Amino acid sequence: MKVLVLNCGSSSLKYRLFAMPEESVLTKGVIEKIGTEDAIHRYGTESEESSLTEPIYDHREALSRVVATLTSKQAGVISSAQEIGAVGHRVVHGGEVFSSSVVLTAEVKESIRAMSALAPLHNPANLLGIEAMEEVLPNVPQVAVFDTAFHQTMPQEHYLYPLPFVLYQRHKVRRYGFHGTSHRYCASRVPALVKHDLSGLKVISCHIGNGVSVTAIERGRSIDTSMGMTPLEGVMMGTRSGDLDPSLHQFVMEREGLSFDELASMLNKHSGLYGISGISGDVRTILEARAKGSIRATLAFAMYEYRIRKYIGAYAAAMNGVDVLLFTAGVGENSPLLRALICSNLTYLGLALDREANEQGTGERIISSPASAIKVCVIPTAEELMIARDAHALVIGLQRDEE
Ligand SMILES: Nc1ncnc2c1ncn2[C@@H]1O[C@H](COP(=O)(O)OP(=O)(O)O)[C@@H](O)[C@H]1O
Ligand SMILES: CC(=O)OP(=O)(O)O
Ligand SMILES: [Mg+2]
Repeated sequence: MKVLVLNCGSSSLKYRLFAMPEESVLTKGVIEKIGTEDAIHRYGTESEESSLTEPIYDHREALSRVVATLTSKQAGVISSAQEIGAVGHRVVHGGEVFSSSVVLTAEVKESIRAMSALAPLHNPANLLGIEAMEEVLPNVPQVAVFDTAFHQTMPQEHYLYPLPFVLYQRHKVRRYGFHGTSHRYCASRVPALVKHDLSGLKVISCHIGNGVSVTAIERGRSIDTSMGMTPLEGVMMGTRSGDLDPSLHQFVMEREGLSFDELASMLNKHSGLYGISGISGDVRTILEARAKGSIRATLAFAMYEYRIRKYIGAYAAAMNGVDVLLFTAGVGENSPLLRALICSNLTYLGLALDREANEQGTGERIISSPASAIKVCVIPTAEELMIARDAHALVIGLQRDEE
């Protein structure tokens, strides 16, 4: 079965077509700057990529381009859209309603819509992708895979905020956590790498991409994670602030004459590495500026490292120990410098890094020395593969039920 996986952001659309159950990637692509005259569509395989700049005004149009590309004579990998057996969507906020992936129905869509207020940057875009796909491929079953689902195992004393309890009862104000599909995938790779069952392991998983989250995983289950009710809480990120004193909001709004929407936009889009450096939220750009001696880029990166390391310490305390520390996503996989800085300050835990493995290795690997009390791993994330697996399994289940 061919499974199309979509990750719809507010202005971008990433996709990947898998052959399942073989798990081979037939093609992948990304459309950026949706809603403009010069949207960019890059697609192809690891070895061969094409790029096209053209006006694409909305997600529905972007998705028909995706289907047209998949079925086109030149670049096409399938002869017709009928070959797609399932579509899997990354949906960021599933609230308390979803603790695993589900086949999309009108009711599921209504729940995703209801959660939009809690993930305003993500859920509305995810819904656009779902509805556009319903139009483009009307008879193909679609599956939603939630970022929040993996964290539904957190105990109440970890997910509640110390606020009046009625806020939870009335409005479900609580911590949910995100990047669950990535943390779940990476945790699933640990046993093969460290030759030990997850049931006896305390794992700290650091997903460090544009968004950043750290998760404490005990016996394979998330017991705490740094993001909260929304993906703004926790460590410092590319453009998001992470943890703050809640009293600062009113103070800044009054002094700067900001509306609440303007403040929210500042905290989500103009803070983090970007806010401190004044240069960029992209770690590659920050590292280049730091190498050239930029004081603010150096400060931004030092804060970024420090705030991630504090959460690692907190989760070692939360689990009364840690056996495996893993790094994943764009920065976690590709910045030996960040990993080395974090690990050089965790020696009190008995952690010892293997410098060469950290700097020169590639792919899934252990980067701690054999003597280290904690295994440190790099695990390239595969959120799209997890979505394809869930979509495939659920749709096979549907077909069995119909027989
Ligand atoms: N070689 C590298 N060294 C350091 N950072 C990198 C490298 N490659 C990518 N990154 C960083 O990874 C981040 C993007 O991570 P990614 O997981 O792709 O994010 P998202 O999926 O949220 O868009 C960017 O900050 C980018 O600069
Ligand atoms: C939930 C979240 O922060 O996702 P991303 O890192 O893709 O922005
Ligand atoms: Mg990501």
